[in-house]
Amino acid sequence: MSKKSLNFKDVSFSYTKGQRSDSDKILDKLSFDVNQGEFISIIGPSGSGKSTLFRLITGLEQPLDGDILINDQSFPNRFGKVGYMPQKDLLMPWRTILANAALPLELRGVNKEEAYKQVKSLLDDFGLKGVEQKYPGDLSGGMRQRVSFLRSVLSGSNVLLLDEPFSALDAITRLIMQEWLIEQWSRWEKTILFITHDVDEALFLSDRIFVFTETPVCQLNEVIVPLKRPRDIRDIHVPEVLSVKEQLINQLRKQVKR
Ligand SMILES: Nc1ncnc2c1ncn2[C@@H]1O[C@H](COP(=O)(O)OP(=O)(O)OP(=O)(O)O)[C@@H](O)[C@H]1O
Repeated sequence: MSKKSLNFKDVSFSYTKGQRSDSDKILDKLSFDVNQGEFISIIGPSGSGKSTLFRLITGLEQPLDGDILINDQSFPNRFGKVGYMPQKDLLMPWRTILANAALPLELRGVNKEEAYKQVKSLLDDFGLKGVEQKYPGDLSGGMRQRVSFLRSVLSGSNVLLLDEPFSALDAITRLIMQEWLIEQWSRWEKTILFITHDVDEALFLSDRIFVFTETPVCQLNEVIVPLKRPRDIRDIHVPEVLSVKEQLINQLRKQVKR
């Protein structure tokens, strides 16, 4: 049996504490699991609970009921147990790229000299060689997202949560970043959960796609992407994938109409 990186067991959640009604629930007894090394995309309409799912995994929110396991372990406090990359890069404009990238290591108690040494050894792999003394404002959107991804890798976790990381990028940079991300994912052997609104992006990147089709979410509709790896962006136009794409769009349409 393959190892699980993430496991939700009957998880319920509502932002309304105290007097609750079932209609406030965002998740209702949701169960699913993610295998070690999988690439999962999550799609669903705005407000369906995708970011809430990430807030629960990172420990920013606690479930009302149920259990969340990371690498088969349940933690009273999940802070720092997974890497997180937000939509906006959140780089500090006054810190150099080196100092920004080293932040998660310093937060974990690694001394500055050692943290800088570790970051420097990775700059080449992340396509950041030569920019370490620059500031975020000097870099393109794609480069800033590479720094942000490096930061999430340096969290030390095998589980990375990426919340629409490429949504602000132009189409060409986005494509380059998608190919780059796949390369990094296989090189570092991470488990990735990736929120996106873009069906083509989800099909190109993922092993499985979770579709949020109802609120509260009580089960995830799951689609397996019928493509082997390595992939080429043109592969998403083969008939098997186009039929999965139509299925996905129909599911999303139904939800938006409700
Ligand atoms: N901190 C909060 N307090 C109260 N309600 C919240 C909070 N954050 C989100 N919500 C509500 O929870 C529901 C799910 O929101 P969430 O942000 O998880 O959706 P989403 O699928 O990530 O949306 P989007 O695609 O627009 O980012 C929405 O109705 C939202 O208004």
